[in-house]
Amino acid sequence: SNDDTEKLVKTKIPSAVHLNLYSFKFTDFELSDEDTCKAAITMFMECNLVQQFLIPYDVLCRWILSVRKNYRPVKYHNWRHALNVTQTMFAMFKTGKMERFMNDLEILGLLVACLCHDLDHRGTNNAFQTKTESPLAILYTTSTMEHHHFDQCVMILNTDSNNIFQALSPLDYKRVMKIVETAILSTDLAMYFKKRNKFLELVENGEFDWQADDKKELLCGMMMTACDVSAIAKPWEVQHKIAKLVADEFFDQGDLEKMQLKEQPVAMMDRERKDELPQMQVGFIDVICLPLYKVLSDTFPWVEPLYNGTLENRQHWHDLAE
Ligand SMILES: CCCCn1ccc(=O)c2c(N)nc(-c3ccccc3)cc21
Ligand SMILES: [Zn+2]
Repeated sequence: SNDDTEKLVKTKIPSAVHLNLYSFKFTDFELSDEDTCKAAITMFMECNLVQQFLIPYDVLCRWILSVRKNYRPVKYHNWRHALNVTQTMFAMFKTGKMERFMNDLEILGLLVACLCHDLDHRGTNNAFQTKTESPLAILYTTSTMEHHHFDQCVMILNTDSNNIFQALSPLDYKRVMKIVETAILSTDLAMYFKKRNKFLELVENGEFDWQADDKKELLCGMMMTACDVSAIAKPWEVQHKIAKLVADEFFDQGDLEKMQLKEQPVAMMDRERKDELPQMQVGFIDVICLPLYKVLSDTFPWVEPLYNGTLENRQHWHDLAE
C-alpha cells in the first residue's frame, strides 16, 4: 500500500557491511520482513543502479514491496528465497569479482531477475503443473513455472509507479527485459542441464572472453543456477534448516500427488521416505551443485567459497547418510 511505500521511503537504510551482504555466508534468518526490503534497496544502491538508471527512490521502494507481496507464503519458494538468491548474485558481483565481466544493464537485469525469478510460486514444480493440467501448463508446456515467474515480473513493472526501468531508453529497456527473461528462464534446472555441457566445453578450452552475446548468456544462466541453489553452500546450521524447508515443500507436493492424482510421488517428495533425505542431499550436491561450483571457481577463483561451503555440507550429509 502507499503508506507501506511511504514508510519504507522514509526509513534509514543499513549499510551493506552491517547487513553482511558481501558475504557468501549471509543469512536472512534474523532479519525482519522490513529489514529484507531494506537489504534489497541496499544492494541496488551499492551497485549504483539508482543513480545510474535514474530510478526514482519511491518507485524502487514500491517495486520491492510489490515483488515481496507477489511471493506466496510457501515453505521454501517464498520472498526470503528470492532475497537470498539476489544476495548471492550481489556477493558474486562484489566479493566474487564477477561484476568486472558484466556491463551495467547486465548487473541491473540480473539483480532484478534474481528478486523476481520465483514470483507467485505455488510450492509445486513443472512436472506437477503438467500432471494436473494446470492453467499454467496449458499456457506454457515447457519451463512452465519459469515463464509464469517472468510474466509476473512484467506485470509488476507495468503496474502504476512500479516501473524501475521507466527512465531507460527504448533500446536499453528492450535489452534489460531480454536479460531478465533469459535469466529467469535459465533457473529451470532442465535448462541448466541442457546448457551446462556447452559451458564446461568453453571453460575446458580455456575460454576467457565472455563478452560475445551467446557466451555471456551462457555465463549469466550458470550464475543464476549457482545463486538459485546457493543455500547448499551456507554454513551447516543454515543449510540444515533450509534443506528441511525444501524437503517440507517437496513433501507437501507429494501429499497432493497422493490425494489429487492417486499417484505414488518420487522419493524426494514422499514423506514416508524422509529418512532417505541425507543420501538424496549427497546426490543433489554431486549431480547439480559441485560440478557447477567447480567449473565456476576454476574460471572465477573468487567464487570458490561456494564450492568449499558445498563440500563441507556434503561431508555433513554423508555422515548422516551412513
Ligand atoms: C526445487 C529445487 C530446490 C533445490 N535446492 C536448493 C537449495 C538447497 O539447499 C536444496 C537442498 N538442500 N536440498 C534439495 C533436495 C531435497 C530433497 C531431495 C533432493 C534435493 C534441493 C535444494
Ligand atoms: Zn529459486
